[in-house]
Amino acid sequence: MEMKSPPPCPNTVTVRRNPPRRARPTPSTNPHQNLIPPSSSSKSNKPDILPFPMQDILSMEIPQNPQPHPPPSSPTPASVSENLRVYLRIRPLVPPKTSKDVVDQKRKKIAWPQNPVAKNGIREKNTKKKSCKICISVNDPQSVTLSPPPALQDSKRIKSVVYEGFSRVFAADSSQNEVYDIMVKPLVEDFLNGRNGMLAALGPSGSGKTHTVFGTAREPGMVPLALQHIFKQTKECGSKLSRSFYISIFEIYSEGGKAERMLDLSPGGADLTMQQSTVKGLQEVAIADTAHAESLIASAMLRRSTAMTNANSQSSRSQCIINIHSLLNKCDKELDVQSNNAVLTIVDLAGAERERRTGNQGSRLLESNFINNTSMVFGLCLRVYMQATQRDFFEQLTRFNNVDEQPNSVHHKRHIQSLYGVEEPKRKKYCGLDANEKKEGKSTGDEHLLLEEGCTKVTDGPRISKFNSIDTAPVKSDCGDWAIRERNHQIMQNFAKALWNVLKEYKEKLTVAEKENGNLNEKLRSEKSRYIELEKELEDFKSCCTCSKENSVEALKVDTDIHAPVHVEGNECSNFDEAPNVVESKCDKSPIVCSLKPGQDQYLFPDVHSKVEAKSHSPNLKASECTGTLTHDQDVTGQVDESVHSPNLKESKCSSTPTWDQDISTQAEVKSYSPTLKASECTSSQHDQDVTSQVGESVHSPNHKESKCGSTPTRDQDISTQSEVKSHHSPNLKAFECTGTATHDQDLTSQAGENDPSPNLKESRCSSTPTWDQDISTEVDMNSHSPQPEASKCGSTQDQDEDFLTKKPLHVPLSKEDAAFIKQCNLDVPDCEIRSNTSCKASNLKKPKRRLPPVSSILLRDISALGIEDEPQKPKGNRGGKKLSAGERTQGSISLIRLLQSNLRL
Ligand SMILES: Nc1ncnc2c1ncn2[C@@H]1O[C@H](COP(=O)(O)OP(=O)(O)OP(=O)(O)O)[C@@H](O)[C@H]1O
Repeated sequence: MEMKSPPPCPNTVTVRRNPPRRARPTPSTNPHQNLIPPSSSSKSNKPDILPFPMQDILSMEIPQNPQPHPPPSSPTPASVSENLRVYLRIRPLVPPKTSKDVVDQKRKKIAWPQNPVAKNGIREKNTKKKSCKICISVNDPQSVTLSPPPALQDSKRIKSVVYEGFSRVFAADSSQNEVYDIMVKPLVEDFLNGRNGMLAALGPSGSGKTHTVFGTAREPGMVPLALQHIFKQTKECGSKLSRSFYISIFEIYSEGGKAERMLDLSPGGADLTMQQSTVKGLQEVAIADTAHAESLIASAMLRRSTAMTNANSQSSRSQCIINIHSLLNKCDKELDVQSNNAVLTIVDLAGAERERRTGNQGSRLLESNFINNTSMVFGLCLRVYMQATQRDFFEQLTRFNNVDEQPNSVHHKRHIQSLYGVEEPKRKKYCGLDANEKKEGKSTGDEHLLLEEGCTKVTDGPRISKFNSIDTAPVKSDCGDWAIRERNHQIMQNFAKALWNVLKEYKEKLTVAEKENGNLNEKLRSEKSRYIELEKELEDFKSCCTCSKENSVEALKVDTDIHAPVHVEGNECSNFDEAPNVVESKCDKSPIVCSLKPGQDQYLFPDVHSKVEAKSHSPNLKASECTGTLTHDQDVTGQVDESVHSPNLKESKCSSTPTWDQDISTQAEVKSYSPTLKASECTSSQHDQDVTSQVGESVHSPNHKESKCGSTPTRDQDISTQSEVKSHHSPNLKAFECTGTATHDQDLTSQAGENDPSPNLKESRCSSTPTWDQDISTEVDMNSHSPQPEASKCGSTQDQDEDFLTKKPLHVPLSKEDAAFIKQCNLDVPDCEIRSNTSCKASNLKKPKRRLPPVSSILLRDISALGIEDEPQKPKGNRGGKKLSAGERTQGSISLIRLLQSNLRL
């Protein structure tokens, strides 16, 4: 079986719903080609995240006013459902004024109440009547064209509009019979066949509804004609009619704008009430013939509420409903039993009014509002009925098109929106009819608009709808499909608009977010740079703090050396095995000390000197221990530490006035240990032995020391210090003594022998060995080959009290610079020895330099300052005698001083 494609829908137009798209760029020029995720071959690469195609989406143009789908072909009268038909009758122009018109005009003037503004308006309009002309024209039996009045033709607000789709359009010159034959006669025939029907006249006030429905004596309206037709068609059944007819007439009105009421207009009728959908109390009057029916209707019209308005001298103020009930008599057996009962309803609605034209005020205005609301509700009821039964012929038949321009004027839109605002809630209950509803609404609205705004001379006839509630016919499928497509199209279009707006908003938000992100990144970079700077500053600050701590420690140590020397020195010495390395370790830890100002060094080096003094004050040290081994050096360290704790040291450092004897003895003890310390530094056993031997020898050759110490009996303190320093800084001298290679030493020995009576000096002789730190090792080694005495060397640095830093470090082996400096200081040190020492102390080269205080210079200065010439010559031979007082100098010390001065050429 061959399937045939369905025939195309007639008069359909393909509408491009998708917006125009841009031409796709070629792959070579496509800027987004790199955004394509990598293929499986490049899985190793991390796929890029595709950016949101914002630009592409925003570049799409959504038609804001898309061309609506053309409605299907206008249904022909044959295709229109028999249930509902819409007719349009154009009221003829008002004929020239006659005497009756004058009377009417006078009646209008006395009409009450009247709006003075409206009266002026009427007066003005009356003056313009002559210039008015018909603004509605019949295009064909189903369409008309509304044109704006000449005064408004230049305005763009109102354009000519075509209304089409009517079941029939009756021109102004159409007669009552013509209207009846086309519009009502089919309805009456259906009624006579047992089908219910309704004829309703709608339209603005004064448009001729009442005239069409009831007519006049000369021009009977639809009701009389229908009655005539009914009784004419009714067969006689014997003496009686085959049917019985009953008529009921009532009105719905609102007295004074108050609550609506229903009044039975039949003779003897009363107010009616509504019980659900049934009007209770409505009487039906049996009518036997047409005359009887007409008399009843005439009497009812007399009772009907009418009033004079500026729009109509006899304006209907109520909705008048006439029901003609047909009842089949049993005598007529040919008729179907089911068609016994039928009702034909004819409704003359009150015309919609505009306050501006009617000039109603007060209660009349309220009544007008009621009428308008009733008309609107009636229209809604019809619409609901149509939608419920899916019979939208009323909509389908009422179509419009714009002749000159699309009816997209502001006024038109406003009117449509007002209609939709009322009907929207109910409209949502039904689908597929929106487009048609729009058209219907526009049609009705525009029709009203034009008729009310400038077409007062246009005689429009009432639209008469024939409504048959019995017969139902299926809706044509093409109309339903079209409505569904139209609705879907509208939905998609609205969705696209909403999506477009959302994307636009997101784009704006994204732009703002990107800006914020950029700002935050900038801040982050600045914070990072600042953090780096702060970190650098912190490191610098830490280093400064360390230095300052060192300095403060040193300063504190100097300032509070008496009270708390132990902690500082103990802590610093903890990393070292040897006490003499204390000063060295301090240099290691605080290389910045080397760069301190002389003023600071003056604080530092005295402290060092004090420490050394403290070591020398250790009472545990014995001269015999000078021959100790390396292990003994460790003990020395501990002893030195202990000596640091010795309160005697504090006293000696603080007061600097220890008894001469004590100083001498302690110095001698410490000095005896110094070689051992030096040996430990050198880490050379052979060297240590040599040194030890030298020390041992020095222990047994105290003459030199003895003579030196004995030469300063008058200034114990100075002597003790100077002797220490001398011994510290002139190890070559001691070494010279040990080796006995200098004649000058022999002199010293002899001089020292003269000082033998002094026991203290004997002890001090034992201290002829180097007592000072690493410097001793260096200087001893260096000066062991030097024939020059230490005093001569230091004599050149007598006045260099502030050149502490320029002096060679205590423990660091001589470098080239040091050697050069020593040479400058008239130190005749062989280069080879310097090299050997350098190699011996190679491991210490990296250590920062720490220089000794120019004790020698101090010593030399003090020695030079000694006024031994003024000292009286004390008699000899008091060795075993009484002790010298602190301020006295022994003859030996004076001799020693003189000897030193002579040797040092002071
Ligand atoms: N087709 C017509 N031919 C001649 N005169 C007409 C025609 N239609 C209406 N008229 C006249 O127009 C005037 C107003 O008509 P009518 O009272 O029927 O209007 P209406 O629509 O009923 O007004 P309302 O709603 O206020 O009752 C009447 O004087 C009537 O005679």
